[in-house]
Amino acid sequence: IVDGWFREISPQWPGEAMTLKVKKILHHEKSLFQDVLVFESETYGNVLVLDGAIQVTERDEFSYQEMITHLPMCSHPNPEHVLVIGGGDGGVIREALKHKSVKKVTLCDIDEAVIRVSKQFLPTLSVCYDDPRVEVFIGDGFKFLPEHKNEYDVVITDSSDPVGPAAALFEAPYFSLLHDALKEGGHMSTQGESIWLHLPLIQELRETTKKIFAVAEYATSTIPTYPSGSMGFLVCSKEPTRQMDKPLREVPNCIYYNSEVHKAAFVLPEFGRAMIQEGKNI
Ligand SMILES: NCCCCCc1nc2ccccc2[nH]1
Repeated sequence: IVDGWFREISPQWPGEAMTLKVKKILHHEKSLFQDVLVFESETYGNVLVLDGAIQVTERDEFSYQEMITHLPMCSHPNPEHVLVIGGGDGGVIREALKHKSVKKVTLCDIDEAVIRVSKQFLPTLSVCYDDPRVEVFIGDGFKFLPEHKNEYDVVITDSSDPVGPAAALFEAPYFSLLHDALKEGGHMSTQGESIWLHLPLIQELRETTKKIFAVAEYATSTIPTYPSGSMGFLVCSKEPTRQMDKPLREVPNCIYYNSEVHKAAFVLPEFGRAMIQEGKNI
């Protein structure tokens, strides 16, 4: 933090950096896995930063949490058991519980510090941890998944970036484990980075997931405080007839997501479509 501004400088997005004006540093620690920083910003509420990368801000988190959750959930006819890998802030849990069919949400995050800090400084995200339908495991999704085969209707991988603790969550072995943890007709979504910054990675992710799932599509959303202002998601299904851009129902009490936004999210600008949907190298 320099002269009162936090700058999100990273080799993942060279030559550019989101900056947020800092009102007050609320917490800073080194957990077992990463550097954990929370600060109160002037205009985006409280901000959670892991290893120098912005993970959530109170002002715009709803965009990301609603899209990563409702894109797979609204593609599934009757999601009852939901698994969240990562997402220790709790935002995905809050969104998943908006679906009346949900009986149980399990969260598995490797770092207890993220959950602890979110409960303390991000009350609007961690609001549902006390819900009786929610259970929490602290541990590596890689170990958790093989012990829970054929258990979930929806799995949401709310990971940080593919450097550090979350790197393995962007590779083929993980997606195979995830596939086997899903019940028949299961759906999943992942934090899929931005077409402005990670297009080769996204093309590879889609190639990989297309080999493992019957349907694998990439969708986008806008979110001011993530690099490039956009964030994408791989949304996959075991159901071969599923048209991912045809939501099966509405979700009440959303601020970003609705059925039209759901359909539009899968429409990509030409440079993204050509590379991701046709595998072209443009
Ligand atoms: N550079 C984009 C980062 C996207 C991060 C998404 C995200 N936000 C999170 C909050 C807590 C735990 C895991 C998380 N994953």
